[in-house]
Amino acid sequence: MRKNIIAGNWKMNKTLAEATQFVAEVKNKIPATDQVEAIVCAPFPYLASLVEQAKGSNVKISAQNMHFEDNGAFTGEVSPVMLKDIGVSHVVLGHSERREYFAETDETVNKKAHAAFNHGLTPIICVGETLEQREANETKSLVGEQVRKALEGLSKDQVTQSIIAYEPIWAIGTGKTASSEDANEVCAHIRQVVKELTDAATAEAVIIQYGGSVKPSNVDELLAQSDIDGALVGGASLEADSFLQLVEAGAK
Ligand SMILES: O=C(CO)COP(=O)(O)O
Repeated sequence: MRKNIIAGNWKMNKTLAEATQFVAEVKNKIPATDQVEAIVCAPFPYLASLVEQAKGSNVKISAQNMHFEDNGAFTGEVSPVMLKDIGVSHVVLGHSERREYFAETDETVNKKAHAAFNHGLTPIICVGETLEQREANETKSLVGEQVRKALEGLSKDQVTQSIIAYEPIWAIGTGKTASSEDANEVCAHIRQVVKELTDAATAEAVIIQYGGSVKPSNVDELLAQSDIDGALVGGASLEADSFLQLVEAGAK
């Protein structure tokens, strides 16, 4: 049985004091079971100190983005080498907000996925459709294409280790969740695409999260679905209590 991975994506929120307080509150309360993994995706300036703070606990620390190059003249960017150097384990790639506001494309997501593996970071690769695309019945073809492009050229081993997050854009921060059946249908389609790209064992192993207005009141139903293996959570991951409830749901 696949485990659940609950990742809290704080986006551009919290002061250092608030970030530190959060990790202090949650780090000894993560259920000690292999069934669940807890990840905090924090803003760049806090990563190094949160990694130190989380040492010896079951909380992993992730970045929310990175550049694909190791170093160079890319003012304002952060490289995979830097993230690895400070002990970050995961990196969110291709979040819809990066795609919409910062010109992220399937091609750069793919370059970043390769760069992540080249430096021992685990990518959390985000895909998802807009409301217009859903209404035009394009969800599966669009999401399938995003997955194909993001994973292009990765080995089966690397695909197995990747985390894919299905986040319908219309459900992000809107309070609208995809019904658990609809979310599961798209996650199952993603698994099918992974199978076509690799093989049945890889598709069976890959972790596929759902994201979009996940909260303690709807997480159980989502995680009960056959192809949903955790959640990428924005708003409801900002409070320690609520994050812990989500992680506990993942441990069931
Ligand atoms: O974008 C998201 C996580 O990456 C989802 O955000 P919300 O949980 O706030 O809808």
